[in-house]
Amino acid sequence: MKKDILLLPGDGIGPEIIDSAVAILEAIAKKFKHEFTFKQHLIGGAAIDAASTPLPTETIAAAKKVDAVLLGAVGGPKWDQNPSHLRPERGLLAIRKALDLYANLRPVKGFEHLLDASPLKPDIINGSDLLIVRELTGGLYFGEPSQRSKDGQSVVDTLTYTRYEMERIIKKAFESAQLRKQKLTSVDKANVLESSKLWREIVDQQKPFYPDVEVNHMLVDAAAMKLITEPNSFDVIVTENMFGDILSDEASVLTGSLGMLPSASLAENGIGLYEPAHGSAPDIAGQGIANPIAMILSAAMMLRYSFKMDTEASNIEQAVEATINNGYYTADLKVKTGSLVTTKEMTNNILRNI
Ligand SMILES: NC(=O)c1ccc[n+]([C@@H]2O[C@H](COP(=O)([O-])OP(=O)(O)OC[C@H]3O[C@@H](n4cnc5c(N)ncnc54)[C@H](O)[C@@H]3O)[C@@H](O)[C@H]2O)c1
Ligand SMILES: CC(C)[C@H](C(=O)O)[C@@H](O)C(=O)O
Ligand SMILES: [Mg+2]
Repeated sequence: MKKDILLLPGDGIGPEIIDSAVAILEAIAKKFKHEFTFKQHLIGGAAIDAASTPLPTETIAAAKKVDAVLLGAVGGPKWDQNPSHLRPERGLLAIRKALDLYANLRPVKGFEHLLDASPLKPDIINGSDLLIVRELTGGLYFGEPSQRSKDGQSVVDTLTYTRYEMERIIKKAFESAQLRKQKLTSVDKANVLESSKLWREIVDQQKPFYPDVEVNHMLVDAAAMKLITEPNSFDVIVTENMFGDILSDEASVLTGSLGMLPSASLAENGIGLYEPAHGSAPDIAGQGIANPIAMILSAAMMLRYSFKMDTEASNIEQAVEATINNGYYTADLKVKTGSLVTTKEMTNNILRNI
């Protein structure tokens, strides 16, 4: 099959890990006789430096033309003092909104060989395998107004959601649960927030349409605790934008590192953008030591969701697992034994297992 892929490397470790994903995709194309073509555009700090905007119009136009988008990461201290419209993160939020990428799927799967990389007890995290379904285009991230008062003495951020926005992500989560272990945990703050009360109502309204799915509601504070004390009690978690952001970084502890967590950001019309859950890791950028696995597994998600290439996606996932089982690890994974490798070496080891 012929597929056009847009690369948005972004900032920090973004370009380093995008290179890894491209190498893996080229190997897959060769093995399965596909033709993948890559175009590259600017986003984030790199775009601010080159074009004075975190999301050039050419980038959105290109994203709308291709079969899928792969994004590295955006942001870094260089732009931290910029006014908010010139922050790299604005570019990321803007492309999610422009492409209506409402459904962010963040699978969290621990590898047995990395049990000791987590500060959590091995018997608690062994076998952890869950999916966070995060709403990605609404909530506090996008509500207006979001500003300081003229005198600087007060501030407002706004949390808005329409019923439609909640309904579509909740349906997506029910469907995801049907394809997994048929267990859905809806996470909210319904003891305080009006938005969460509507969210809960919609979950209960949708429940009868998915009789095979067992559903429970959980408050976000308790969910944060349970996620690391009883991770195996979860299958699919569905939640709004900011809760999902926070819970997914927390859940990465189950896998040993944030550098292990891939994600897919999907629109209703089939457009997909694939990005690791982590950021640009400015503390290690440029050193060639970043963990490329979250990015590589995001590329596997692209094959599965956007290109319907299940065998190819599984090939990548198995190659990653085999490499980990062979004892290779990057510096972020605090394992006690094995071979410490760079980004390139990890990528080459995974390539050997493709
Ligand atoms: N999707 C994105 O582009 C995205 C996501 C999160 C944060 N950010 C941005 O990234 C910048 C840095 O944010 P932060 O430091 O809070 O979060 P971060 O995710 O970049 O880093 C947190 C910690 O995890 C480590 N880490 C993350 N990914 C890693 C990888 N692949 N390999 C090895 N170690 C890894 C980092 O070195 C750091 O110690 C900020 O500007 C933030 O806004 C961007
Ligand atoms: C960089 C930031 C805007 C982004 C988010 O909060 O969505 C990131 O943390 C993520 O998880 O993708
Ligand atoms: Mg985040």
